[in-house]
Amino acid sequence: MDSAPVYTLAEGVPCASAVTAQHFGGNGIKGLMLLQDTQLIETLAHFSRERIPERVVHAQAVGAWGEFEVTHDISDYTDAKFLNGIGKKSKVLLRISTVGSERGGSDTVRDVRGWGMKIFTEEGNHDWVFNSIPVFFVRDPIKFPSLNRSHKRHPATNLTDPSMFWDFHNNSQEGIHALMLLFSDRGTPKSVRHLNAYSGHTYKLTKEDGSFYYVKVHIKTDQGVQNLTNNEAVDMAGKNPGFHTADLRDAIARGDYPSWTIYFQIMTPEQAESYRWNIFDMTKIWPHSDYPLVPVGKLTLNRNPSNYFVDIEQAAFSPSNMVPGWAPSADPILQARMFAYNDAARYRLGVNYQQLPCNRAVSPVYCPYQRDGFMSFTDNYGGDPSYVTSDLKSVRFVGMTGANGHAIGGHEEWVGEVVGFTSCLVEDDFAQARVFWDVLGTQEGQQQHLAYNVACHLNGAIPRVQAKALEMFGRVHPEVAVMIREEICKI
Ligand code: HEM
Repeated sequence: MDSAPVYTLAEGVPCASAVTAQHFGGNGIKGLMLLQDTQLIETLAHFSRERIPERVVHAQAVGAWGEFEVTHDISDYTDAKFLNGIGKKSKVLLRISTVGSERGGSDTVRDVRGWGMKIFTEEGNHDWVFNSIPVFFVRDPIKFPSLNRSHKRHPATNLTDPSMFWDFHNNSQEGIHALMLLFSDRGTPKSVRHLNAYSGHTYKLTKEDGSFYYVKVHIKTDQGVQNLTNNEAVDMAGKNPGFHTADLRDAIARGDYPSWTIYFQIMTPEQAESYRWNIFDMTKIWPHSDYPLVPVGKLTLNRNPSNYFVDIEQAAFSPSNMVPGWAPSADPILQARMFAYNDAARYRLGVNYQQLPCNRAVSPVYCPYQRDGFMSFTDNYGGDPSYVTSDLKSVRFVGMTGANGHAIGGHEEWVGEVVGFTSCLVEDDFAQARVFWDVLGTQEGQQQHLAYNVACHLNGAIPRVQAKALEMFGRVHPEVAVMIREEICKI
């Protein structure tokens, strides 16, 4: 079979057998092996390193590729390009998880299902990291680690522990709505094709003119919500722990692509101020009777991962991945999450995790101020300046500053204003340098030394860089620049 791949070691060297090890002392079973047996050593060494840290929550999952399609015009609310243009499609990676179990846990256990969805847009990656219930157990982010530990294993017994579970919830009763959803049959979905997902959080839809709307996202299954009973779920957990994984995989493989309809609930800032529920409290929904569902688009899953580890285990989702036209609200849980996910990904996958194929943006990425680090797979920006504000290579800056969605007036005072800030250079920034120059003037030859020392170094710079440096020294005192220039001329 000519088309069969030639077996090699990891650095490409062909090897005649994958099952032969070098034994000392001729044929026959003897256990003395050789350090020179690269194949054996590499095979054993790689095996010991096959595991990466599993996610501290949401470790067990199933995932697939698909597409998001805009079906309705919502251009009045947001400029986000992936949400504009009926018929527009964006590639999607979706990972649906249980929360509490370790990797390998049964698919049908009673739990919330996580919904990690990466939308590969023309403006960069946009992630929706949602849950299968519309409210959450806590509204204070500091409680999140405790919430999860109470659902996981007892530190002494290493068993899940109902006392621990209920002890936490008894003392955090703000989560009662979430708790009741969890203990309804929605806590044991029939399959991942039959569940809904919700942003839970309030986000912002923003426009370039500075206007914005608050939004909650609802993702509703077109297969219909279907659940298992408690007994069915327990039974299935024993019989077929990978039930949901197989169900999704099989459905996609036979072309029965599952789909979901995406809706927004939309609220104006003025409405938020007088609404009976605090819109930043994640334990509360907005009843549909107050804010009806506005149809937006459709999600379809149509491709199984060709390799689970590469596509799903290495995927990294974060609520902080958001494109222009979308912004965070002042929900404290969301604010905490904006830090936690990228931090987790750096720990779990390494600092260059955004370069992995499953996470890599389809739009151009130019981020030369984040470079090097373990496992850089790109050209690492070649010789482009690694520092900001360089004249040596021009970079175009577009879009809003870091205060995306926070830039305007009255309502922000109600929330608490956030602004994007970069300090400006003022004349006073040169005052202390000028005093230092004067101090040097009181010490024999010291101003001259400084001018000479600068000249020796600056002389090596290209002319336009030299000119700008001299201009800067001139702002300390014109004579500094004059003296340096004279010294350069002498070199
Ligand atoms: C303060 C609150 C929260 C914190 C600190 C937090 C933190 C985390 C962390 C550290 C992970 C693992 C990430 C990784 O290793 O890649 C994770 C996963 C996840 N979280 Fe949260 N979380 C919080 C609340 C929530 C809420 C409210 C939701 C849903 C609305 C949610 C949905 C998810 C999902 C879906 C995943 C799995 C993502 C994936 O498939 O990789 N989390 N969370």
